[in-house]
Amino acid sequence: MTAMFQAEGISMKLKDDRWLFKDVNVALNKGDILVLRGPSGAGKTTLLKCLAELTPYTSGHSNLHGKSPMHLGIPTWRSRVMYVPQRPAIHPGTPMDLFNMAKKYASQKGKYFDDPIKIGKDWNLSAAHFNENWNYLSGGEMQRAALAVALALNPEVLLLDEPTSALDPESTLLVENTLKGRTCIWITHSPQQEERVATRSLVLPRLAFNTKDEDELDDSGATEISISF
Ligand SMILES: Nc1ncnc2c1ncn2[C@@H]1O[C@H](COP(=O)(O)OP(=O)(O)OP(=O)(O)O)[C@@H](O)[C@H]1O
Repeated sequence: MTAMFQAEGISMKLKDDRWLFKDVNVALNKGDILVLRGPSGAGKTTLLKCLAELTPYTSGHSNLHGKSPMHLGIPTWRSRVMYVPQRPAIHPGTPMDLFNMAKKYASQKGKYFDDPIKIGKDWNLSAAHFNENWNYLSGGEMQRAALAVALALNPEVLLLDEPTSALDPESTLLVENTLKGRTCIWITHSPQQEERVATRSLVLPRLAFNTKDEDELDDSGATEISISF
């Protein structure tokens, strides 16, 4: 069976010629949650940005349902394979303004959108939070509101950068429950979270700071671990 989302040989060389990561392969079927972990500075955030076509990379290619980013067009690719940052960028206005603007610019005609307020209700957020200016929200409220906006835009693949890092344990479990069943690559530093949500795991080693000659490193770069339930 062909995977819904595939990335092969994704590699990023830094300006000083060291590899940040090399030959990363990812394949996701619908409903897969691939947990991405690895030491700080290994390039996890950068890898997600490469997969979303937000950052240029040195080599490799990816496809969604067999179609490349070039074929779909970069704006469409980014709305279908969506990167969700750990902290929302400083947006003007409210979370609903962001949602309405993203909806307006969505390049796919006839796309179905969910209601971010409905998603937020499951996470102890009220409609008022979505109509409040971003800078009046707490870190945890901001993180949940931004994630609810992303989910409501219905991307096929979510690239989640530590999506619960600002949340208390109760909110973390609520968010995890909503995300189960979505197709995601999910960065976390928490082994407990990985155990709760991962259908698969990928470890990104820290190549760029390795003192060994790069040829001595395991050629496969990242290591995939399969977890069966
Ligand atoms: N285009 C680039 N040019 C030079 N350096 C870069 C580039 N992109 C990323 N880096 C560097 O690569 C390193 C990896 O950063 P990244 O944020 O991806 O790591 P991470 O694994 O997500 O770390 P953390 O777990 O701390 O969030 C950083 O030192 C960053 O500055």
